[in-house]
Amino acid sequence: MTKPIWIKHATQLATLAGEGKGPRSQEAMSELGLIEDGSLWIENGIIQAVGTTNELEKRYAEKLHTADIVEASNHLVTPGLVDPHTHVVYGGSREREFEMRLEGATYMDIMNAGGGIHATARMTREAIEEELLEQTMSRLDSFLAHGVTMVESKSGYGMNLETELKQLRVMKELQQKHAIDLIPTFMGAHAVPPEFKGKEDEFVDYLIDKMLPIVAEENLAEFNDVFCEKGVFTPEQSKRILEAGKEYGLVPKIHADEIEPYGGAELAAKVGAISAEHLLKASDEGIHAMAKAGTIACLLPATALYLREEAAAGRKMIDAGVPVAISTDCNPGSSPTTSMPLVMNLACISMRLTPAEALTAATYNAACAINRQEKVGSIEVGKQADIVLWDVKNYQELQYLFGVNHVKAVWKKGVKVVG
Ligand SMILES: N=CN[C@@H](CCC(=O)O)C(=O)O
Ligand SMILES: [Zn+2]
Repeated sequence: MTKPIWIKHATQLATLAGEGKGPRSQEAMSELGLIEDGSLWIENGIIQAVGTTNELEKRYAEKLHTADIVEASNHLVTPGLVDPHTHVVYGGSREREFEMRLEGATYMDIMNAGGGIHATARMTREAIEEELLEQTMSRLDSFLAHGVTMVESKSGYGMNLETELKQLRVMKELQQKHAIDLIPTFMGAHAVPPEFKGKEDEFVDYLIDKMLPIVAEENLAEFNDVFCEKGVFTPEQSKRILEAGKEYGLVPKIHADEIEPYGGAELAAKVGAISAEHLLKASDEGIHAMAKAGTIACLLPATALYLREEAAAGRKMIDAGVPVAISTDCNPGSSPTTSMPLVMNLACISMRLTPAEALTAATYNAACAINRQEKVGSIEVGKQADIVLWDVKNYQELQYLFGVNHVKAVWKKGVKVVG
């Protein structure tokens, strides 16, 4: 039996507690459930009580001496950050492409010449499971150090059965080996592999007939994602793949309208995707369709910055009623970062989210984008004790002092893993 943990005198405790079970939109994204001089009690990895220090002191008067006490004055306490969109399991590295883009090549130029996703696919096909495991472990350590306690993870650097399964099995193993919760997504439709060049529809058939059934049978993924983009998968092909995944219980997600407007946001609403990702070039019709369907916009401002593109219209989407989540998009090409705090800063600076909206987008709404809002994303009684102690006094300061890691300590399921 581990000792209870009592975090007390937090200058500000942002609980993110709120009404309802779905993602938050519009004004609800600004309601952080703030408690001044806040306090929480953790036992057996679960949050048992939340309130002011005074309230919890009285309530636990008889047990206070049994607890590990964390003095949080002059600090902010929040739920663990959730990253709902990553490609964190991969082999190799692509720093040369960074230089090529600075010299003028575009993301699609590089990919069409056999680099980009194809380059990582070659290196991931070659890597043995142990290498992938080890490299991903160190990325997950870095996520944890930045206050991230749950990470969605996509396959998609195999685009053949063997390597897709290898990536997904590595994710499964990491769930046992690393403190971070990893939520797996199948993304066999990340690009058309060279062996199917010119035979795109045959690749879609192969994915549907040969890959999906095994991924489902081995219970290796919860979501099914597609790169719906001009020159990659058309909306029609994407729809086929996502509808087929639904037959196996895989929830659709879509990389939509990243490089060009292509009807991806509209498709996300139509197929009942839980989220649409990127959306830099989403149309007004697409944004309204998403608002109507309740599709979460998972926005990736670090990717836009890294590709030197204008960020998605986050402000406009929130005003239109779309629930917004944010993510690092951690991948070796367009966003090699694990810093969700930086992504929150960028959400404010380049997408004009308010600091409160950015925090909601990185916690509660991010949890909704991977169906985990009943477990994490807010500090409420009965939820998993994934908690971050920040060396700032309030949530505004967290966004204001940008590009710096303010994490002082992190608890994962009630166990201190950082600090
Ligand atoms: N845009 C498509 N897929 C990834 C990038 C993958 C890569 O470049 O390796 C993304 O979400 O940014
Ligand atoms: Zn992605």
